[in-house]
Amino acid sequence: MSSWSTPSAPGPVDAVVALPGSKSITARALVLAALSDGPSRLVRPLRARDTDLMAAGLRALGVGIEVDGEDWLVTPGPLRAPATVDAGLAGTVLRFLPPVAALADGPVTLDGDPRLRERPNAGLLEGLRACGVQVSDGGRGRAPFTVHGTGAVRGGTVTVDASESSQVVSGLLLAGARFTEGLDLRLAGGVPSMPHVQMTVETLAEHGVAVERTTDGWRVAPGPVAAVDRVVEPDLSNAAPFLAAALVTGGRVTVRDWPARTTQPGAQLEQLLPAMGAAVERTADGLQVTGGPAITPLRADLSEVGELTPVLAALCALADGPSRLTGIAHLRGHETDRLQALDEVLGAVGAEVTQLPDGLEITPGPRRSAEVDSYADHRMVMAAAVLGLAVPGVVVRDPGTVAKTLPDFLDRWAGLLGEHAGAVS
Ligand SMILES: O=C(O)C1=C[C@@H](OP(=O)(O)O)[C@@H](O)[C@H](O)C1
Ligand SMILES: C=C(OP(=O)(O)O)C(=O)O
Repeated sequence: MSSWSTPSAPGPVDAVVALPGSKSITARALVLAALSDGPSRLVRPLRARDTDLMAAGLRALGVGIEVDGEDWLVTPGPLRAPATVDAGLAGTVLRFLPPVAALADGPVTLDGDPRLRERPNAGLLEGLRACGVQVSDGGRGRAPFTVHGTGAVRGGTVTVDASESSQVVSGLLLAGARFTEGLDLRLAGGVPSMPHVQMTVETLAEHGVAVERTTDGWRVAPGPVAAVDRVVEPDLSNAAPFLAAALVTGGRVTVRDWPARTTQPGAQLEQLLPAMGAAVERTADGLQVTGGPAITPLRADLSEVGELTPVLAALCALADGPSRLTGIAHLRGHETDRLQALDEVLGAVGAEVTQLPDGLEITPGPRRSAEVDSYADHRMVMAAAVLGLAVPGVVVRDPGTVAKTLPDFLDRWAGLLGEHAGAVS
């Protein structure tokens, strides 16, 4: 296992960065292309561990996915079983593929990394059962489990618990049009990450699926899914560490091709970073963020944008006062228990951290160098990189874990800082 000595900032950064495609859009585009009524092209999808696993899982189910330069050509076909799917540590694969597998004509077993087996999935598996699908999970509500496809799924009215992950809703809605009775999904409680559900709903509509909001959920009419060629937007959650560098160094960073309108939760950086003292402007190049003389502490409910928490929490540890981040209890079921991991990492570099039932209080303290784990979590590597800009001597163990969504993050980070790249040993 290697370690990465994260680079300190040589001075204010001044950079324009172009980022690869959105993980979440790529995942939805792949699933809907696989379920659609003809071949389609995905232009510049994200190529990273999570999306490559999604493509491999769909291929295992009989979908044709060919690489054509930077694009993917997707050719749907009859969904085949028996099959096994490796979900790695990808929540999107864990929650989006079982409803697709249920449409196949035999058993499909899904498993993944050790930590995947701890990620909550009872809401999805119960939802599938309520749709008439037989699932064997040994009563665990987690991977590994087998979905026993029969070639058709009844669907209809189902009530699901999506309080631990919005992906439960997205997974069922994505396949819902292919269920015999469609899907009338009702929520048993709250749901985090609502922009991601909205992303699912809008993507379905773009594929010609009739989907509507109901009083307590969403209804998807049964019917065909139209094939759509799609250009994938840049990943705005992966923009977070780069834009954060502008705040930490008092510099300026522009992320190219920032979409004019998007359902990506990363869009909320345009409001969150100004709340932390940055100036934000849309220029001809993209979104430009300029850091101020200090980082303003943040008090925010991050339930809609949980993905942004690690990088925002790193900024909070470098701010000029205490911050309070709430609405993020579900982060305990992410790649790692992110509230615990952030407590450990921010604490290691000198901040005082208190875990709340649904969040974190972060009070910056005297900074000190530290060697920290990556917790198999790409966003913890990015958070440590942000800390390392201001705290000399931050070393991250197993930085390769960042390949989950941004395999060349270390090179890109070096590019942001010019020649002052960190060393991997
Ligand atoms: O649907 C999606 O693409 C995602 C939804 C969110 O999941 P949770 O609702 O489980 O947080 C988010 O954190 C994840 O990174 C991607
Ligand atoms: C929570 C995340 O991923 P996943 O899709 O595996 O849930 C994330 O990328 O921050």
